[in-house]
Amino acid sequence: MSALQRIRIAARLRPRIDGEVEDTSIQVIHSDQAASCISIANPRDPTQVFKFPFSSCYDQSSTQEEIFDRDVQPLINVVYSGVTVTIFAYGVTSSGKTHTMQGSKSQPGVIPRVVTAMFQQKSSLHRSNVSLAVSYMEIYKDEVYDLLVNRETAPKLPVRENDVGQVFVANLTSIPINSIEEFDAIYLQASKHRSVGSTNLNHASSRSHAVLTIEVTMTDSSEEKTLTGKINLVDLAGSENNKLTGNDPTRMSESSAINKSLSVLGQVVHALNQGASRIPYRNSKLTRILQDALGGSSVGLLICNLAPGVKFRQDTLNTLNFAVRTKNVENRPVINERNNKPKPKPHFAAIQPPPPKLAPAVLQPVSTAGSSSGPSRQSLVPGPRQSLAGFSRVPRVSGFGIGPSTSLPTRLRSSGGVAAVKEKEPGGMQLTDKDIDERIAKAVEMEVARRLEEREKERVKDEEERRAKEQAAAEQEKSASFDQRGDQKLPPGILTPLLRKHRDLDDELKTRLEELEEKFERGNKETQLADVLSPLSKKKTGRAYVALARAHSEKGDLQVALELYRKAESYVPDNIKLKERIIEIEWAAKNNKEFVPSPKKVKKVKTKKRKDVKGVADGLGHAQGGRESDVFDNGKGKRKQDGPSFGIEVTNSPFKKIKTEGWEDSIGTPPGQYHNIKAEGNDELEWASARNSIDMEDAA
Ligand SMILES: Nc1ncnc2c1ncn2[C@@H]1O[C@H](COP(=O)(O)OP(=O)(O)OP(=O)(O)O)[C@@H](O)[C@H]1O
Repeated sequence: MSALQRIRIAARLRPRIDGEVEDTSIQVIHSDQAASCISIANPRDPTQVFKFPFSSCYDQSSTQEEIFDRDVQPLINVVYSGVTVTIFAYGVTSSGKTHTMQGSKSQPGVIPRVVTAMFQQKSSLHRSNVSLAVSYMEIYKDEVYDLLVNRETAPKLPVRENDVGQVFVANLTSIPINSIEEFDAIYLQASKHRSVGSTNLNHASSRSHAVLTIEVTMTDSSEEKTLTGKINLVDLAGSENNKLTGNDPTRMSESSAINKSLSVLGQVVHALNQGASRIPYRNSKLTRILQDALGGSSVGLLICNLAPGVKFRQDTLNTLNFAVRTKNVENRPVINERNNKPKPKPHFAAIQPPPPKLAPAVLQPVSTAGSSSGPSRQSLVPGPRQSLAGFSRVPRVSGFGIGPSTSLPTRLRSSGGVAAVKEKEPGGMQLTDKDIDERIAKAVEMEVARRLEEREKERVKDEEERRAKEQAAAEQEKSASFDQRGDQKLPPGILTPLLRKHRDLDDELKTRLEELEEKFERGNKETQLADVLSPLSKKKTGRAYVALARAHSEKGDLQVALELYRKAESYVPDNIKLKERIIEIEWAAKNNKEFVPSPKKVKKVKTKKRKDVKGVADGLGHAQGGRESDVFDNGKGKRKQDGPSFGIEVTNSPFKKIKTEGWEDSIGTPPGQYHNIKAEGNDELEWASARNSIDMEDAA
């Protein structure tokens, strides 16, 4: 088992800065006998003093160098052993976090010193291939931004988890660095991208949490293995008391995001201390990104920055309380080692059986046990086969910063051949041949059972698919037969109840409907007949009907005449004269009036001389009582009619303007409306139509 390591705490009290009043409410006490501590008077009872002992306490006179040498430098070796180290500066706004982490040119902080140390370490190594790379991001208002790209166009970066549960920031830039100068240039530029604002407490207050990662990749001379170490340097934004900062609305919203994420950080630490089953890492991007450092697999150092004076006393107490809780968080650091050789394909017999479905608790992440008092978690991490500086050497994807590597964390290596079976033995015990034989036999048994189960599943699936298909086909058939039924006639009598219901239906309406139906049927039949005839036959048939109709009309049998005229119309539908005749008879029949047919027109007379046709005009006997037609040749080979044509009685007949009265006429004019019949006129079109009519009459 890899060793559990608690997060190391260092507290640093910054000196007074301009305008701050000198007081001794917060002090650093060094003692040869006991651990150094921070002493602070109880805000409610000044006679009472709280003492917070930490492994490292730095007073106001402490230097950047001291802090680095004592607490940071030793971690460089850890990084080079392939472990992830996280150092984060925590404290109220203006307590000196950025000063500690970044520092200034004259007082370089942790970051530049770490980079220098990393390059120094690199040059002292005799490995064939060691490379360093840097990535830098900020979490601003709970969104992650890449500080190594143009800030204006920097997209929000997603925080993801790879398939082995490692959290990483997707698409984060990682730039290889070959010298301190290269780093300085990159860092200087990137720092300008960081969100900084002025508040009453700090003219250059960080408005975001910044995470700088230096990654070292080491490949040995045989190139069989690669070690990856990382150091994450986190400059947290400070918790803010808006009364003190005098924040404007923009600062307030930043402040609220900062305070919220720090509050989640506190909750995570608290949950870890309590050994809670659910740690609220996901409640903020900050804790999600710091997941590996808090109860994860990295080595942690928390630098608590404290601001002096009564003004900050409550904030200092809060910071110290957080530090005390964090002190109890235990990590289980692992060495991130990747085997570059492709693994031999394991024999199926050596494959570990799948984990039982009802035992998810066994698959808890790598042990991230809480305090010694809290319940520690069960881990599947194998015993250390090789140990370096107290860390287990296991392939591991390191956490945030640069994207996930391809190595698998041990906790998910559920298969891996016989060698893997051996590896799984707690304490690294070797198995005897008998053990191996037994395991192989068991594995074979399980494999056979698994395959049988798989086949059975497939069979059931096929059966289900077949049934589904059959059902679909049956349903289709059913719906088709239903559709067919829809085409069939309604069974007799089905409408009877409906008709009974509407007994009060207007009789007149019923009669009218019947008439219309009849008309439609008749028209339909004639139209069908007419359709198959040649134009000449149509005309002849039409003439024949007209002749018959005329004969009936003369006898006063108007209904029959009307029928015959309508039949004639089916054969010569464009004949306007015929239409007029039908309307004329319809009107007479409807109004019980005597029908006075127009006189039979005389045959074409070729003489230019006007001819009186009276008495001879109507060869069919229609002249009696009718008006004579005046027909003459206009001298251009065309006949002109004079006055009302074709015997239509203009003065007494309704044809000039007929108002339909309570009935619909045969050309569809609705009741109560007028339709005009152009009884007068002498244009060629009318003439041609009239000619047609005359021809038919003549033929008859
Ligand atoms: N140890 C120190 N020695 C000298 N000056 C310091 C020290 N610590 C902090 N300061 C000064 O105090 C001021 C505030 O420090 P700094 O900006 O580092 O605070 P901070 O905690 O990062 O604040 P914020 O959270 O608002 O970003 C700065 O002017 C800084 O130079």
